[in-house]
Amino acid sequence: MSTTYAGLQSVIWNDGKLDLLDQRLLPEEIVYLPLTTSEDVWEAIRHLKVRGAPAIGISAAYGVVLGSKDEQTIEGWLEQVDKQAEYLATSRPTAVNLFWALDRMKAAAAAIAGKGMSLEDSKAALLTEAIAIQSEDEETNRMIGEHALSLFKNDMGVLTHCNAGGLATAKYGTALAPFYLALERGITLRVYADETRPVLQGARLTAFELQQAGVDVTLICDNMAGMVMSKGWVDAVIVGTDRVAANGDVANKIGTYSVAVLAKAHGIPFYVACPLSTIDLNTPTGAEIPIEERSAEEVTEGFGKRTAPQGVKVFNPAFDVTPNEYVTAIITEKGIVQAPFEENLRKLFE
Ligand SMILES: CSC[C@@H](O)[C@@H](O)C(=O)COP(=O)(O)O
Repeated sequence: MSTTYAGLQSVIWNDGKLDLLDQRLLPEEIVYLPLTTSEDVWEAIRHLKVRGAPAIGISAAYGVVLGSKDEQTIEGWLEQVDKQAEYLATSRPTAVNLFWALDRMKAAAAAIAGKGMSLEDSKAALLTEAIAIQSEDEETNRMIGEHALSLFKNDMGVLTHCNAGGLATAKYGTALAPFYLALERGITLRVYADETRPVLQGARLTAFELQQAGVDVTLICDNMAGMVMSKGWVDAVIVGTDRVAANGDVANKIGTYSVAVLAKAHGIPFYVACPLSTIDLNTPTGAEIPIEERSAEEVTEGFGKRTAPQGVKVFNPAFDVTPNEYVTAIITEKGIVQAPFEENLRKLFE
């Protein structure tokens, strides 16, 4: 596909180090952090310097490369790859892409070690695997965008929550991919971006990357979504996800469930866009998806200004689960899946 997409790349492998766009500083500052250890990568994932399910997985894959690069024997290297993968898996719990990428790196290392290659060649082959995870994500997202765009028509209003854009992935994003393709094809879509409390991925990242690209985007506070829908301005909702359970329940950024309920109340389709690597057939329902809880400070003094009384009790889950009955369709690189989800999601992996 010829593409004019020119968004910032969030993860760049650069000659033995990982240059990571610090997403906490956006949109005001564009700073790439040079990461050289798996500890750096762990810390970057935990503290949201890199975030978004696919970008977390890609970064962790490079983290395994960094964490095992100094081993001096094949046996030691293989052991270290497993150790580093286990360690990086503790950085965040909800996005299954993290565990998917780490499992893929472990399997790749085991296969490489079985080939009897030199240590240096083995390390290079593992790096190639991490690079493949990143470049496949780019192609996957382009295909997700194509499928998603088939659901949209010129002049439609589409609401999104959090950031499932180029910044959250290798390129294009999942939920935002159709907006970039629409732009290239002269299709006008009006995007409403929820600001996404408490860390404002919608305001800081989605509004930023869509505006940079020239997409018609309007920023709204989360609590305005119902009003905007009631005015008839929203024809569809599209969001990304951190994990889809086998029954089609979907975990995504906190607030997604409320948007889904509002969409249903207004008769608006609610679409979820994700790669197959986000679908976790080993998790039967949304009730088994581990939901990360983050620090109270994100709510009480986000961005350095105290906005709540000292000592107040705070509940700060980073994600919620939208039950499958609210999901109109799940859009993947292999096509669009509708209910019955249990059966149809399985078919994607056949
Ligand atoms: C393509 S990204 C999909 C999801 O990871 C995204 O919607 C999301 O909820 C990100 O949460 P974050 O806490 O910013 O990592």
